[in-house]
Amino acid sequence: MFTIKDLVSIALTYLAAHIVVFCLYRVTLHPYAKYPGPFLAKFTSLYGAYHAYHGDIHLDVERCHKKYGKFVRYAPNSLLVDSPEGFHDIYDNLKKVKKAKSYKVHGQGNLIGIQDKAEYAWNKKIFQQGFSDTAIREHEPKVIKEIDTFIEKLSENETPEKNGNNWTNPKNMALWCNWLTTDVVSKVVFTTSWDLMTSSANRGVTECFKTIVRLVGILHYWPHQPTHEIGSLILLPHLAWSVKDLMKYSKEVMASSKAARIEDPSIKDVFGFFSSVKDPNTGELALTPDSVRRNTANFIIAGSDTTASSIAATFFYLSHNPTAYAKVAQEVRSAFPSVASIRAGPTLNNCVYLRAAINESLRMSPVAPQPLWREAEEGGCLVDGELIPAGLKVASGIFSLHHNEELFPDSYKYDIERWIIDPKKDEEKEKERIKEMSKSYAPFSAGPRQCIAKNFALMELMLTMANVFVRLDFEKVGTLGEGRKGMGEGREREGEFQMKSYFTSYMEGPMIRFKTREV
Ligand code: HEM
Repeated sequence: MFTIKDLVSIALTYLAAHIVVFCLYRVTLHPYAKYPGPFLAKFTSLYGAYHAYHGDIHLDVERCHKKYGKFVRYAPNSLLVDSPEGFHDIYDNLKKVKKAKSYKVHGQGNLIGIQDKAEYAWNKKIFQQGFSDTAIREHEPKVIKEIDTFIEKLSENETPEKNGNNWTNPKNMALWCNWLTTDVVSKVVFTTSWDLMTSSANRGVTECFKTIVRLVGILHYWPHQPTHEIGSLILLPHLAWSVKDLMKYSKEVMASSKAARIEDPSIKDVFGFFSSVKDPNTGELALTPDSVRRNTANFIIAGSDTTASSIAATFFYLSHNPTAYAKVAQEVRSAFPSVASIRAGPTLNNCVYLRAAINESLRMSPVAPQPLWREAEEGGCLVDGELIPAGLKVASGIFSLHHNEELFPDSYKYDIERWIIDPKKDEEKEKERIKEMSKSYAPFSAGPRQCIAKNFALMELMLTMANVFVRLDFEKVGTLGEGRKGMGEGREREGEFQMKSYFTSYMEGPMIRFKTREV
């Protein structure tokens, strides 16, 4: 007869044997056993979770490639590949590759997380209409109105007695850009917004979004996906609160959007479109109210911190690089004789230095710096010559791709000229060089699952910076956001904007002061 003590010791022995066999399998017979990588990562995805928690995963991925080479096993079932060929094999290939199961952490029914291809194709057809060229043209006046408020607020001089020469007091651009882009995207999606630029009452929204993307970034590495919700409540309660707050914020803004639409039925916005779009096959509403709610909330998060970090990075790098600043200023100010003339269109598109400055800022500081995990379909897929077996994960880090020295020589240097045709060189060769380089430039990712709102985001970025240059001068104050000695591996390069790599990136600063120009 077994005693309870015997039963417990049998159970513990069984468990220990199971763990030993499991670990031995992972380092011997597992298909990824042949690839090098950090020791802990061979056994558990918590290695990646640790770096996602600390927001330094982009630097760790880069460090791992330097140490272990092109292929790195970053979790038991996850392989990183650092080459342009590998990047395109993964992200251009919707036949053999799909989003990894870990995308479920973005929430049921969210476009970004849909794995099934037929379901994705059906949803994308609907959602991309919200950001089609026609829709973008309709959004433009709302964007411009918010940019006007942004410029007004940046021009405010709260302490004129302290600031000589008409310079304003310094503004923390990470915050101001977040308030701008959250106001823009909520106006475009819901017609109403939290008015973050003009009122401090709801600025908690930005902290909530930041916490959500941090949580999501960590949960992509949760070892047992079905338990991620309960696990995060137990182990990460200081981050998990954000989910409840997000629901609260999105319900509030949706309610006021509905009220506005009742008052004025002619209102056109993305939410109204999603709520009323019909399935062409059945004539029924295409999206359930729950799907509309989840996706519109997701669009606000996806569209705010990404664009905010991109604008903040552009402020950072232009304020640190006077020659680039002067070229952009000269170009934009001669292209647009008045504020009213700043519109999306050929004149804005022809501002090649402005576009180069934005490109280079997004190259240095890509806003999706975590590996975007994909999973091989049945039959597996080839990535840079290596066979990825079905069900296993594979990804490339955009930060590492953008710092490939062969493609982007002197890759930590902010150099807008790399995007411009050098008149002293052969024009055709220069065009070819830029074309080749652009293939490895992917701040919006690449292929069929790249950013759905890329053109909208670029319009917002170009319009914002064009307005800033026409209406203001700006310069940096202090060093907030900059790399410096003692900040740790990968964070010591002066002149480089430091970011926290959550699912999307978060920055601090730069502190910028402004002077109004006569236009
Ligand atoms: C500079 C600004 C932006 C950047 C750099 C950016 C970047 C990205 C990237 C890299 C992805 C791929 C994510 C993945 O594979 O997991 C993505 C997807 C997405 N983005 Fe953006 N984004 C920006 C702005 C926006 C805006 C303004 C919106 C909406 C208002 C938006 C909505 C989305 C959505 C819905 C997806 C999911 C698409 C899918 O899974 O097919 N993004 N974005």
